[in-house]
Amino acid sequence: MAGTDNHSNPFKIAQKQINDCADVLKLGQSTREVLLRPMREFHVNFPVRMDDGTTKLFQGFRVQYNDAKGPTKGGIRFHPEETVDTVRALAAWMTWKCALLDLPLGGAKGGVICNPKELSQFELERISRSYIKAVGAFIGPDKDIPAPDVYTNPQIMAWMVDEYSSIIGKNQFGVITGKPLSLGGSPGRGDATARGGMYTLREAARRVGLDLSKATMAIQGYGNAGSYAASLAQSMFGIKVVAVCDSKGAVTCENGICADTVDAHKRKTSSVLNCEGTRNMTNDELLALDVDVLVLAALENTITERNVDKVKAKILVELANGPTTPDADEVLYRKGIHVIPDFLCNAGGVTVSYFEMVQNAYMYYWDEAEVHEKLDKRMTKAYHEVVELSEKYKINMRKAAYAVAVARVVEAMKLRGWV
Ligand SMILES: NC(=O)C1=CN([C@@H]2O[C@H](COP(=O)(O)OP(=O)(O)OC[C@H]3O[C@@H](n4cnc5c(N)ncnc54)[C@H](OP(=O)(O)O)[C@@H]3O)[C@@H](O)[C@H]2O)C=CC1
Ligand SMILES: O=C(O)CCC(=O)C(=O)O
Repeated sequence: MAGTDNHSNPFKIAQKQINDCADVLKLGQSTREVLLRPMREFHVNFPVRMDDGTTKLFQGFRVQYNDAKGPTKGGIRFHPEETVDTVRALAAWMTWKCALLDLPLGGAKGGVICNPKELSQFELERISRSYIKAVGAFIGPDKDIPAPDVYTNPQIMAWMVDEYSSIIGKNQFGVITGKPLSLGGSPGRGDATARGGMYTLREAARRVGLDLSKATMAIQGYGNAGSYAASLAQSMFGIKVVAVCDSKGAVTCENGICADTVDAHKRKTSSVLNCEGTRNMTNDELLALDVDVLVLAALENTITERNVDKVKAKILVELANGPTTPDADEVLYRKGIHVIPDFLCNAGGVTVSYFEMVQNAYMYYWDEAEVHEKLDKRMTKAYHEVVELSEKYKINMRKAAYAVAVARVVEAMKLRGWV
């Protein structure tokens, strides 16, 4: 999560990445300044009645970073260590993500400082509804459209849609995506982040000449993104997943871990630790394993100067947002590790969210196969745009992704007369 120094503060990192990109694109000072700061942000404090009868004050944020290309879009995170700088960084990365995938959307992100693991379902529902009461005036299907992120899920999105609909006096399912299917959710949104990442992994493996059916994989983070990555890597490519971890620790088995067994174990015990047929290890040991593919699916600042030398994987799949610091990025590039950068790799989530918005607007729903096909097409195209620029100008994959995305945002800003 957010640190206070320039090396680990996610927003300082995001700003450094923007400045580096502005140098590559030779952008003028005024354009650079617009890109370096959020367009607007909301800080809200709201009281919530707890189950024991007391009232607790919670703090939340919604940052709308840049809407040059369309209404802003991005998830809501519930986390005890949430900070406004983390939310600002995530909102900036959403802006580049939507532009890279050519979605008619800008970027935003939200967060509430709370620990869902210590809350009852009723408390979680009241926090979700109160947050929407606090930011409701500033969101909307053609303004800013939230979605799930870390420690939020389709049930929380359903409460939020219901609250928003009460505020405006009519059903408005299109205000939020990542909803349950029966409330206007899209088929395929559940595993979209991981699936999109797997499409980019397939293309990357072809590029570097790695046979995925013989490859090994380790996965850091075992929530929505990480757990679907495990099952999809096995079902789509026959990859052997040899280690997985969550916030409590890691498990490994060199003969391969069955994703279904880990899923069942985690549902029962809330952790992957002590899963049958595996042995426990530390999360640091997992990151240093000699595997072909390392998937990062937890939080920011996982691969840093401190541990980058230990990474042995050939391909780094960044399903998390901001998992690699700029210093570590340079080392990975020099080591020849093929990084599929976060806002390319994890863009499957927002892409299917955009499909959900389209389906909500038309009140006509596609089947899952159609969603997969459309997602594959967009992810594959974006991957090739980035890798070709990276090879042509001999810059790392993240810098190439920035160049493609930021150029699109700047074009929109220019056409609108902002810069
Ligand atoms: N959901 C989505 O659609 C999208 C998510 N992302 C990004 O993917 C990442 C994961 O999100 P998502 O899967 O949705 O979140 P979830 O809340 O579903 O899962 C988060 C996972 O990360 C684990 N975790 C948390 N801290 C650590 C740690 N210090 N070390 C190891 N594991 C840890 C959690 O462990 P535990 O279970 O023990 O709490 C949990 O397994 C985030 O960066 C998110 O922003 C990006 C695009 C879209
Ligand atoms: O689905 C969405 O709108 C956003 C998902 C998200 O928060 C992300 O991509 O980081």
